[in-house]
Amino acid sequence: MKSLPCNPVLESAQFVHQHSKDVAIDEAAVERTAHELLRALEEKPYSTADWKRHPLNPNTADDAAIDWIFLVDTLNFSFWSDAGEASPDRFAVVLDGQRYTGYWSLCACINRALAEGIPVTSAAYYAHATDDELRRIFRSDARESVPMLDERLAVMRQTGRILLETFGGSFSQCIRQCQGSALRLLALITKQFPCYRDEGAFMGRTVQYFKRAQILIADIWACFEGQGLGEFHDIDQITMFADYRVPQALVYLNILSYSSDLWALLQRQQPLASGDRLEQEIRAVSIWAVELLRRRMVALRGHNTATPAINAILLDFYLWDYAKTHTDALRSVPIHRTRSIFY
Ligand SMILES: Nc1nc2c(c(CN[C@H]3C=C[C@H](O)[C@@H]3O)cn2[C@@H]2O[C@H](COP(=O)(O)O)[C@@H](O)[C@H]2O)c(=O)[nH]1
Repeated sequence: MKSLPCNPVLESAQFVHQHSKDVAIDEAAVERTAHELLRALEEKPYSTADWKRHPLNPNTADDAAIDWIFLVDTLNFSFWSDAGEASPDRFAVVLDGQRYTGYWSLCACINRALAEGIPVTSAAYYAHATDDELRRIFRSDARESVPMLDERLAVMRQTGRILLETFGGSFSQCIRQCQGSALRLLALITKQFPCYRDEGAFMGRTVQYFKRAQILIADIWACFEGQGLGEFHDIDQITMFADYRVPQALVYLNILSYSSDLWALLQRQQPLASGDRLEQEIRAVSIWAVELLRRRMVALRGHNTATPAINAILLDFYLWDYAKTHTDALRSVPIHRTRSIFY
């Protein structure tokens, strides 16, 4: 089956990068990081097999895992805390004696509900559960509540009902309709599920980011290790996922540079509205920077099978995990603070 021509997210990223005023890419740092990452990947290969090693991720590749991934990526947004990254008050979930914050606190909420016998990953449940039932799933083990709780309930209901009414209640059916094409699945997700339609208006053009739609595809591909329902012949067309964590790592690695005005704004923790030009430049130029890094690493790797195959997904997962395991080092780089259901 012919795949779609190209990923609209990559075209959008290139367009915004061409007109970006406050965010730039340092080509020398891209070159340096390409070499460094290739060496790191030769020493410690990073592949889809790493996905199931995260303790909170499913460790099976079946329909239950698909349902889990679909619900988590429907809710995979806005975990940064008003109280501050290091605040003891920030939203947290304790599960099996471990305290989770950020993205992992979401996974802990879902796994805690499942452990309590609540079928939370079933669309038949979350499309019709009461406010009290859903609020209890996100209860906090700290002073702060989960950010954007009302929006989370709304997207669960909206998405659950669409899945029930149009796709028989399972995201596996959406995957099966796309003949193994990631770009067809990306188009289906962003057409059928409004909360995944992550777009912006930039210089009179509609630009696509599609962060949660792309990471949904990536998580399924990684969980299934590219087999069965996770097999996509065009998976390498998926781009980096424009969140608020990977840009922080890219700035730390000097690949991204911010204007002094933007740097000052972020350092005083000034919020950026969703759709603000600065927010879009950070997100889009991050996507383009990872694309340049990917192209360079693919070229340098050549046909050397000693390093695993490179694509934007694995680079993104690697950079995100790097940011999460180097929080002290990255503390000098401020994240941008945008409340959004898109990332
Ligand atoms: N670009 C990118 N963004 C990602 C992820 C993930 C989770 N993926 C992991 C799970 C399996 C894979 O192997 C990955 O290790 C979450 N996020 C975003 O980060 C933000 C949360 O940050 P913090 O508040 O610090 O936890 C929020 O916008 C969330 O949407 C990723 O991988 N890439």
